[in-house]
This record gives sequence, C-alpha cells and structure tokens, in this order.
Amino acid sequence: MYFNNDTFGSSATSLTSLAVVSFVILSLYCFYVRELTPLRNVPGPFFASISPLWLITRQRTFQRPWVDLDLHKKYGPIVRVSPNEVIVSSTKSRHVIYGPTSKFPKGDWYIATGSAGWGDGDELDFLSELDMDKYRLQRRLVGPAYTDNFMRQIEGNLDKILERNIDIMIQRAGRIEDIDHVANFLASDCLQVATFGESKGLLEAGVDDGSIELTMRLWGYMHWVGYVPRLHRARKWFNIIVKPKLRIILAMLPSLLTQKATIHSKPASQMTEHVFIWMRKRIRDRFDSFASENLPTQATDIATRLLQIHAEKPALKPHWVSEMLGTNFGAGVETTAIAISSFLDFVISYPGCQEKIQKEIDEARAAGELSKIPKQTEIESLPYLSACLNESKRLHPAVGSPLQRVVPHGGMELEGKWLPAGTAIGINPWVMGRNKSLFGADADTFRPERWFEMSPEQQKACEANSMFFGVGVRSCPGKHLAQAILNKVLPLLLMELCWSHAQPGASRPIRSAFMTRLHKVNVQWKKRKVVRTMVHETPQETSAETPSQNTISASDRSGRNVNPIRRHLTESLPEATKNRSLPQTEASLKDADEPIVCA
Ligand code: HEM
Repeated sequence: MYFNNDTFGSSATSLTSLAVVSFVILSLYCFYVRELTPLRNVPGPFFASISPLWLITRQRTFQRPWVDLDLHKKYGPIVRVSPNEVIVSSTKSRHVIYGPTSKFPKGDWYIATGSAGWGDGDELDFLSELDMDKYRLQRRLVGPAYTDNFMRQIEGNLDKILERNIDIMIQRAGRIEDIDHVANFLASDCLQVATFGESKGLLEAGVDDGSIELTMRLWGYMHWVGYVPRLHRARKWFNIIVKPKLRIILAMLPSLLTQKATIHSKPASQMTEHVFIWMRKRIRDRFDSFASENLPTQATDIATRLLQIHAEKPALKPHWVSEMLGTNFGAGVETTAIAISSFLDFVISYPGCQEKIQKEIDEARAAGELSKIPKQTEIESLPYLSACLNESKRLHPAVGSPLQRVVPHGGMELEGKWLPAGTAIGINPWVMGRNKSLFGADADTFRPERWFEMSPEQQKACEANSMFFGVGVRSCPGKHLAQAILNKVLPLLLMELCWSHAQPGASRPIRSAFMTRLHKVNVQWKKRKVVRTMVHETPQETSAETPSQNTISASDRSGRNVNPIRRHLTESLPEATKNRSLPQTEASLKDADEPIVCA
C-alpha cells in the first residue's frame, strides 16, 4: 500500500483536533461539576469533585474509615467526596439525616447489595429495600423472632454450643490463631444454634467452610461497585441468561476452592459442608416439619418462631421466611465476629485492662451474679467489661463506610451548605464514634474509664448518637440477637482464658469493605488457672424491661435511674466486693484465698 505525506499529515491533524476537542469538553465538564453545581461550595479534594473514580480508588484501598477521618480533619464537618456525594460528621446532621422524622431514603450504593434481577422483585432483602411500605410490613412480621425477650427463650441453645466451644478452646491453648477466624467460627456457631437449634461446629472443625471467604469476597465486590450501581445492574442480563443453580455455584466457586485447599490438610472427619448448603437443607427440613405439623409449640430457635408467625399470619410468605433465615448468616456472622475480635484486641492492647475485667468477673462469680456460661442479663454485673465494650463499639464499629442516604425533595441546608435534592450523603460510624464533642479531646483513644466519668446526660447523648447498630428506622433488626451473643461470649472468653498478641506491639491493621475486619492479627490464649465456682448457679429471673442494646443502659431493669457504670465508680470494685455478704460456703471460702493468675 502506498501513503503519501498528505495522508499522514491529514490523519495527524484530525488526531490533534480530536485531542483538542476532547480536552475542551473535559475541561468544560470539570468546570461545570466543580464550579457551577450547587455542591461547588462544599470543600473536598479536587479530583473527588470532578469524578467518582477518586472515591472508588479510595474504596479499593480497603481503608475507608481512615480516609473519612482524615478528610474531616482536613476539610471540616462536611466534605465533598464525589461529584454528587458528601460526607458529614456532626451529631446535628446525624439527627437530621437518620432521626425519627427523617425523610432521607437509602442511597444508590445499596443497589449493589441487592439481587440485580436475581429474583422476581418480591424478595425480603432489608439492606437494599427501597419500598418503605413493603419494608415496614416485613419488619413488623419478622420482628417477634428478634425481640430481646425471644433471645432469652433461645438462650439454652447458645449455652450448649458455648460450653462445647470453650472446652475446645481450652484444649487448643497455646496455638497461634488469626483472631478474625476464631471470632468468625464462634459467631457462626452461635448464629447457627440461634437460627436452627443446631450447629455444624465450625470452631471444632477449625476450618473455614467457605462462608467466611465468600462473605469477604462479596463485600469486597459490593463495597466499590456500589459507587457504580449501573455496573451491578448490568449483571441483570447475566442473571437472565445464566440459570439460578449455576449462578449459585459460580458465586460459591472461589470459596469452595479455598475451602478444599484448607480442608485437605485436615482429617476427613473434620470436613464440613458449605454453610449455605447446610442452611438450605435445614430450611427445607423445617418446611417439611411444618407441612406435616411437627413443629414444636414452644419455639426455641428463630426458624421455628418464624414458621409459627407464618402459620398465624400468612402475610409472612414462605420465601420471606427462608430469606430472613439466610440474613442471620449473611448479615449476622461477620458483624458479630468483628465485634468480638475488635473487643478482644482492644482489651489485650490496653495495659491492665484484661486483668481488671477478669477481677471483675471473678468477683461477680463469687457474689453469685455470673453463671459459668454467662446469661445475657448478667452483663449488668460487669460494668468495667461493659465500658470496654462501649469503647470498642465506638472506636471500631463493624461498618466502616458512610451509611449512605439521599437528600429528599426540595433540598436542604446542612453544615451551612446548600445541598440539592438527590445529593448522596452519609456519616461514617467510625467518624461518629470519635466525635470529640461527645467523647472529649481524647476521643481517639481507648479509655474505658471515660464511661465512669460521664454524667447520666452525657452518657445518654453518647448512647443516642451511637451508630454501631445503624440508626433510626433502618437500624439493625438483628441487634438483640447480636447483643445476646456478645453478652455471653465476651465474659466467657475472659473468664476462662488469658489472651495475648502473638506479635506483641503490632499495629491493628484493618481491611474495610463496608464490613471492617481486623486483618491478620494473630493471638494466643492460655487457660486461666483459677476459675471460681459460682456460689449458686440458679439462672437470674428474666425481665420484660431491658437495657438499651446499643450501649450500656442508663437505667436498671426495675426502671430506676441507676447507671451500672456510675454505680461502679462510686463503689470501687474491691470495696463493693468487701461489702457483699457472700454465703459462706466451702467453695466460696476456698476460692477467696486462691490467687488469680494465668497459667
Ligand atoms: C454485632 C453485630 C451486628 C452489627 C454491628 C450490625 C450492624 C448493623 C448496621 C450498622 C446496620 C445499618 C446498615 C446501614 O444503614 O447501611 C445494620 C443493618 C442490618 N443488619 Fe445488622 N448488625 C449486627 C448483627 C446483625 C444480625 C445478627 C443480623 C441478623 C438478622 C443483622 C441484620 C441486619 C439487616 C438485615 C440490616 C439491614 C437493615 C436495613 O437496611 O433496614 N445484623 N446492621
């Protein structure tokens, strides 16, 4: 082929013209989104204001909590993080966006957590649901299976698995373990027994059955694709073409492969089927029992309770029951595991903290206020442990990304800036948990003592602003379930075991993909030498009135305005123990003389 100089010349000219035109269009676009839209007055990084790519690349660092904290430090209480998105940090904004009278719907980010055309639109999928009438109906229907009272009805199931698991952990003392794995195994076993009354014994098997890996991968995808929801919606075509069974296999494939690799090093007896396959079988069994009217009248697990509700109120459709049961695992395991692991990590790291909690536990045991497998309500006899839990909840909430909402019709002014309708807006729970106006100048520090220094009003304000379980109408439906597990597991783990980091002095690395886990933090534990026997093991009476599940309560179960932490402050622990009139049984006298040390 023959080209003359004119051909080269004209194609070079047209390329140059194309580049110039593209540059001009891009510059005009940048100028428009940066300077002519109503968000132009909101401070923030330049690139964030012209393209969502800035935010997506930050998401891909898996360090979103630190990104948002740094942004607020640099730019103030309102920051533009994308052409159409801002984050805010004040308690006032929190009230406006998420409060009881809020009209802010969930943002498009949540589309990525939904099915993108998998189903027929009639699913129960709380996290991504936008139809508020349907949402309210579904929450009302499933509500009785998640109340604080019902959690006490299923407590026996939790006791059994915890008794077994703590024995296994004692046998494994001295091993180096990833704290995230151990916490996931514990949380998964607890949620299995709470849901179905039985567990496949993940902690005992000591291997990921694929569920931990799968959940991590799913969040790894959802947390960034949420910022390009069109991409997720495009999957609808994939879902239409590929049959549902094949889709499930494809979704599970990476975790099945990982599971195989892990399990090969284990004896065959320890092999364990994927939790989602296990779950589907249990759901089918329950429906079969239901069809043959073999359901027990007294529900001791959530599956039975939901089927009872379905029998009473057919508006709770069978597939909604299945989906809600699946939610216990999809939404419950990782979050509960994060709460367990971050609490333990803080307690190990804060000098003297573990010893102080253990002393408190021993004193409560000796006073007959704490069972060998702690009851949910007995957490009230552990004010210092509760204060530590409050600290870890505020400093390391499970969700580490802003809870995205949308400015409603008409727009509004917030933090002195005008935000047009449709602007995405949110507060990161990590940011609210470190709010200095609530927690003081040292809000970034883990210091449980702060909870003893607060007035009841201050404590109430901290409680009301907690975002640990989400906020308002869209707050977590599983909070009583999760809190019931935490109230039992945390005292038990410290009653029986002494914890330490495998590499002392190491930092606390996180991996945040909406769910914010500790990343590769290795721990060890030893059995504690002395675990006191309780004077009398009779379970405490349960009460309909319960303290708030978000943080420690400002009033006791009888309704008196007694803050257990303040009570703890006024009666210092040793004094409180001295004043208790302990029954002088042989066991209590013998225990009182023994030193409490870690083996
Ligand atoms: C310690 C454990 C848990 C923590 C820290 C936690 C935290 C949260 C948070 C922060 C939200 C709000 C998310 C948002 O607004 O985007 C939420 C929502 C949700 N949680 Fe939990 N959760 C826990 C356990 C559970 C359990 C056990 C279940 C099982 C039922 C559950 C089910 C859900 C569901 C379905 C939603 C969506 C609600 C909605 O969007 O309206 N969570 N959770």
